[in-house]
Amino acid sequence: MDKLIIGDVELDNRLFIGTGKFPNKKIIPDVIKSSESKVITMALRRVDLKSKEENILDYIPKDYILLPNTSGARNADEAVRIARLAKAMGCGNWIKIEVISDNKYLLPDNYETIKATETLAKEGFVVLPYMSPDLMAAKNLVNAGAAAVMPLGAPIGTNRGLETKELIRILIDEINLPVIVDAGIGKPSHAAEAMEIGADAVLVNTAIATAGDPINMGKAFNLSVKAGRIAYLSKTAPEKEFAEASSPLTGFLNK
Ligand SMILES: CC(=O)[C@@H](O)[C@H](O)COP(=O)(O)O
Repeated sequence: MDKLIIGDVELDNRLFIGTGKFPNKKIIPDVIKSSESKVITMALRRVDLKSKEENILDYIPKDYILLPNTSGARNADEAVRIARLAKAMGCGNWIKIEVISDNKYLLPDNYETIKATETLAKEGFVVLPYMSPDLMAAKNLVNAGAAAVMPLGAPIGTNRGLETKELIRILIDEINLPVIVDAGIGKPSHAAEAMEIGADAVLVNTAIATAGDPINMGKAFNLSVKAGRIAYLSKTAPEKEFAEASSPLTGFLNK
C-alpha cells in the first residue's frame, strides 16, 4: 500500500482511531491491533500521569503515534495551552487542534483553530486541525503551517457519514496537504466513500467504540479504508446519466 506522509513520518495505514466511548478500556489494545491503525488520538483531559487510577496511555502500546487532541478548548489560547501540556507530559509533538465553543453541534471554530495552528506550528508541533470544510479556512491553515487538514464529515458522534462530501471534495482538489476526514463517519462504507473520492485518511472513534463488537468493527474499518484507497488509485469509472449496455449490442443489431 502506498504511504501517507505527515510531517516527517511515513504511515502505511490510513485509518486513525480515537479512544473515547469504549465500553471498557481493556479492549483498546485489541482494537488497535484489529484496525491496524498507527495513529491514536486521545483527549488530553483523559490523561492524568499523576493519578494512581488507570490512565488511557496504559492502553496504547508504545510504538504508536499519539495524537493528543485539544478537546475541551473553547478558544485558541486554551488549545495552545493544552498542546504545550501534552508535549511536556511526553505525548510527542503531534497535536490535533479541536476548538469548539458550540455544545449542541460541536462544530469547530475555524478562526480560533487557525490562530492556534499558527502558534503551535511555529513551536515545532505537527499540527492536525479539525475544521469545518471551508476552502478559505483550509488555505489559511496551510499558510499557518498545518501538517494536514481534518474536515468533518458530519458532527462528532452522529455516525451520519459524508454529509459534507462536496465541500471535502473541493479541499481534496485544492489543498496541497493530506486531507483526513474526521468525525461523523458511522460505517465502513462511509470510510470507503471518503477514500474513494481521494481523502488521504480517515479518523473514526464513535462508530468503532460503540459498535456491538468494537474489535471486529475496527477490522471492518481497516479493510474498507484499504479498499477505498485502492479504488481511488484505480480511478473509479465515470457515472453516466443514461443506461449503457455492458455487452455492446452493435454486432447483434446489424444482423
Ligand atoms: C476522538 C476525536 O477526535 C473525535 O473528536 C473525532 O472527531 C471523532 O469523531 P467520531 O466520534 O464522530 O468518529
